[in-house]
Amino acid sequence: MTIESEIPILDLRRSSGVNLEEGSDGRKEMGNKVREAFETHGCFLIRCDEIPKELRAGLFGNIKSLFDLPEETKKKLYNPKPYRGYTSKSRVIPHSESFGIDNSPKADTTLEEFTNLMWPEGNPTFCEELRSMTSKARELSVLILKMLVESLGLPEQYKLDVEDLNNYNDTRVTRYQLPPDTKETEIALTLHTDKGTLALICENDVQGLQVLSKTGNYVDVKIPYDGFVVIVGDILKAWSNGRFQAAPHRVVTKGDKERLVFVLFSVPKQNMLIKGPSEFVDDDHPLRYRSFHYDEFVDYHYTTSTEESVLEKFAGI
Ligand SMILES: O=C(O)CCC(=O)C(=O)O
Ligand SMILES: [Fe+2]
Repeated sequence: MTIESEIPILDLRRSSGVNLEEGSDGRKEMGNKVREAFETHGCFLIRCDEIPKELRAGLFGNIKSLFDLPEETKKKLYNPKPYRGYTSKSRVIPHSESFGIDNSPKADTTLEEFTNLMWPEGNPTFCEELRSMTSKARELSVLILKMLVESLGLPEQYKLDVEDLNNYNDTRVTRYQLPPDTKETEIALTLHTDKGTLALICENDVQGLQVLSKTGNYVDVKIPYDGFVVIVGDILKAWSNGRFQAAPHRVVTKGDKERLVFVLFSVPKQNMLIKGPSEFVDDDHPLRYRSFHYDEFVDYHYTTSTEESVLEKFAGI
């Protein structure tokens, strides 16, 4: 096991004097760090001002209450789309249960519909916590992608492109089972890459995420209490013609405290053709992927249930 400090920590806190205003030196410097981390590791950790302690404590307390609801209630969140809705002990995640809640940046009504479905009398506090966390994570993912475009020196028009790459959000909350008495550890989520553009993950105080480094070592990820881990998904890898790494990761549980996570996946706009800037392609970097649509890619992944090099198999040239 290598040391976790291999994964860079980027401090975005205004309270530590960081200025991320457009055009500022601070923003340029941060953009370069984001780019380097995506090129080298496919992920990084951030610390930010956006998650007050109370929000985090309240959110994870309510996520626990959510998973403690009766199974029949939880099953009410049904969604025919792959990996959405309520899933429990499925083929992909045998040792966890999870809610995939679709919500678009324009309207957060789905979060209210969700909490009303789980608690017919309503749960406005939890709804507000989910909404707040989702919108903070969304703003951060847009900022990260914009800083990336600036750091790459790409024309301004690509800022619209990254907005489309980050058009739709899937909020996911997951509870992992504890390892059985007979075992000390359990692989609760098998090694995979995320299929969307970016994932921002925050955890309760129970660790378990591991990223597979380029050198083939599993690196424990300790997500800062006031931040997220940001992971590049296959869509951003394809858009960058393979310049950014989609970090393979898994979850291993141990000990006697349950791991809970909140994840925000950013997903491309429906019908957006994933076709990266021509600036990424030259004689030394020939085009690696054909253009494609996100939904087709997710369907391919779901129906083939393949996890290894899925982007290469689906769209590789
Ligand atoms: O629990 C975690 O930290 C990782 C979750 C994850 O990788 C996923 O939901 O795709
Ligand atoms: Fe993941």
